[in-house]
Amino acid sequence: MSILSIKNLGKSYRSYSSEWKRIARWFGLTAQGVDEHWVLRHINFDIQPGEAIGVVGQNGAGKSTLLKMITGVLEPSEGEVQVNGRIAAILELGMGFNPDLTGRQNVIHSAGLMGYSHEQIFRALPEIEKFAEIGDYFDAPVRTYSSGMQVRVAFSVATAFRPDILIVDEALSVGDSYFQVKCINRIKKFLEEGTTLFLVSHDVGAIKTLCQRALLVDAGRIILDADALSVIKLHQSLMLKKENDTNQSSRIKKNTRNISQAEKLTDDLQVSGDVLVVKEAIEAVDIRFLDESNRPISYVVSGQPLTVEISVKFKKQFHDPHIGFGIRDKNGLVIYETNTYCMNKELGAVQKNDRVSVSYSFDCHLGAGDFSFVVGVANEGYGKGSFRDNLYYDHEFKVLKVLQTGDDIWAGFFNLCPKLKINIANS
Ligand SMILES: Nc1ncnc2c1ncn2[C@@H]1O[C@H](COP(=O)(O)OP(=O)(O)OP(=O)(O)O)[C@@H](O)[C@H]1O
Repeated sequence: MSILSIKNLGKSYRSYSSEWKRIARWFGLTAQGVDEHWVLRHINFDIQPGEAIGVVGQNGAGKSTLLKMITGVLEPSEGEVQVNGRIAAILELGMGFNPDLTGRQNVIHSAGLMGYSHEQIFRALPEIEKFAEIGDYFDAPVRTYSSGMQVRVAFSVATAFRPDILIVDEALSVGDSYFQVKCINRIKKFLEEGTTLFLVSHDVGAIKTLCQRALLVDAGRIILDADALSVIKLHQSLMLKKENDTNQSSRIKKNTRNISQAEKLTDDLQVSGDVLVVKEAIEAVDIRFLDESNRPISYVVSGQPLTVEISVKFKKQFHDPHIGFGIRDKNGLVIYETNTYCMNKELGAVQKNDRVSVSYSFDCHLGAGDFSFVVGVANEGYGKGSFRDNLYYDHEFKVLKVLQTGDDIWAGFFNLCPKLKINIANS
């Protein structure tokens, strides 16, 4: 049996052209000038016990609305939510906390609302206080807390007892990385013990780490319900597409820059599987891994020299193209990323049919394992690594195997090759 079942769920808000129309509605009178706006509609999915589901989507897509309806904070306008278990939820920051009460008082109140007895709460209080690690602030009014402190207390109380379903909305992205790791470890432990997780986050790394399945919400609909990696790839591609569209429309509006017709991008951006490509801009992209004698290789021994060579054939003229690459581990976490713009290098203008190749050479100090290489091509960099036009992006262009010999034993993602000094004094 599903632990959570969502059937044809929807939420709409009404806006009224005048206050009179709103009041007329209270008395059940129908009136003209009422605008019904659906922010979420036709949502259907089932979650099995023990599943970990991520929810991604752009700002305003409807993710928080969905969670609020599942947790009963919002009344659905249509459809139904069936929950077969005890829910613990960490929704918007500070939601449910009384700012004039202390952390301790809020914890007692929140745990009471979650259905725990006085005895259970008082037994758990020392552990909740210890996990939050906010010192004397635990007995100060919540209005004096930083946002990070509020999350610490909210997470500690919500997870003081293992729930059947844990719902987390963005809470992990607030606060310091030390506490984030603590939270992720607690969630992992719950997952091992059978808790079902529903996690909304803009931090795709957290979703990749914790979830097998994910939902992509776009403009109030679920447009993809699949394995977490596929959903994240489509989400990232759509974000790049949105960035392109925004940049183009702001150019058209301002019309202050004289972008030549050759560079003007039409609505020809294609997203398929792992790859996002502007068809009219890029003919072909290739990547090769080379050793120090420029021989192609498919694996490298950790610490040995590696050259990553990327070649791009352009289909039309661009005045400021850039080429970059990224390395991800098997969970999709970004290990490293750079591009010619971020390295303050210019390729110069390219013409139709130009084939450009760039090489990044370095000693590859990655730990043993398979690493996938991301390739990106863009035009006109600005700010701290943004681009006006994203022309090409492949999330998983090629995989490189890194082997570790037994000469030097270390653990982790990356060998920092520390210099070791030993002093022994005997006085
Ligand atoms: N009380 C409300 N009245 C009218 N519209 C609302 C109300 N609350 C939310 N909305 C609208 O519903 C849509 C979905 O909002 P929601 O907060 O669920 O998005 P989200 O995906 O969680 O966004 P974000 O990632 O920015 O938190 C938005 O367009 C928002 O403006």
